[in-house]
Amino acid sequence: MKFTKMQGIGNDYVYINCFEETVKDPSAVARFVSDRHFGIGSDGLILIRPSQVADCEMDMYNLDGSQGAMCGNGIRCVAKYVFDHGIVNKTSISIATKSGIKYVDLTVKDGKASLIRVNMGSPILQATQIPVVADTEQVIDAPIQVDGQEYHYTAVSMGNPHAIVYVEDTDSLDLAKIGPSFENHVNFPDRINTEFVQVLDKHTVKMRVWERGSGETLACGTGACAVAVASILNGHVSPDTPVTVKLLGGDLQIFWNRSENLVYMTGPAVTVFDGQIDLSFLGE
Ligand SMILES: N[C@@H](CCC[C@H](N)C(=O)O)C(=O)O
Repeated sequence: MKFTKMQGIGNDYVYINCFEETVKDPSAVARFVSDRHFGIGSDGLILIRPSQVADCEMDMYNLDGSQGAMCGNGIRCVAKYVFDHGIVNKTSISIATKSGIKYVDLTVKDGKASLIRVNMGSPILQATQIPVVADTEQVIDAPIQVDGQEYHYTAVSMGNPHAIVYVEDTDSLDLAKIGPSFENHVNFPDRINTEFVQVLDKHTVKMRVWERGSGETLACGTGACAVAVASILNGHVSPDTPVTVKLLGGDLQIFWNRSENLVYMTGPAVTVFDGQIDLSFLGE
């Protein structure tokens, strides 16, 4: 099976062009290819499929084989893939996802897509829709007990669920310990992605993420959008200008247009290498 490894600020996935290839069991393929020792090495698997309703479809799977409804870093790479491979010959592209159709604009350099802006849609703040268990309609700066310690979190869905926790210093966190405790907390019936955020100034925040189904990754695009929304709701950053979100793998620019109630994410997408792998032992 042919594949392409791509990354968006270090959040790396194995991409399979399902205009040409067929994947029978994406969860099993995701678990195998993601393994950094026995597989290709990635945070998960993304299938690029034909779509009846958009220019193409993104179907994403985490490292543990679970399906994600949206992937911010992944969707920039999907847009780059379909443009660079001549599958879609325009710089404004629509991509169907499990959380609806997203619209993407590309900047082209030397014939290849480079900087990519995605209309990520409207943030979801209703606790029942995220979903989080809460006795209020929205969860903004609410207390939560995790591993016997009290934290405060804000809950936002960008098509997938995020808990945003503000901390003094992201560098000193033991994410491998607290990440799984947030992910599997009883308040989060579908598990959750958790962003730990340090506010740097009125326009800039720094974050580390523990992703549902993949563990700590170098970046999360939907997470960065959720962090920008939460940071505005909590009064940490200016609501009128884009927020620079600094992640371990690089920066994303996020703008929540409050009059449209739409979140825009701008960042790069990079092809790492193409390859071919024998997955016949998985029945593929
Ligand atoms: N890394 C992604 C999000 C991937 C899905 C997430 N782990 C989930 O299960 O919701 C991004 O860039 O948004």
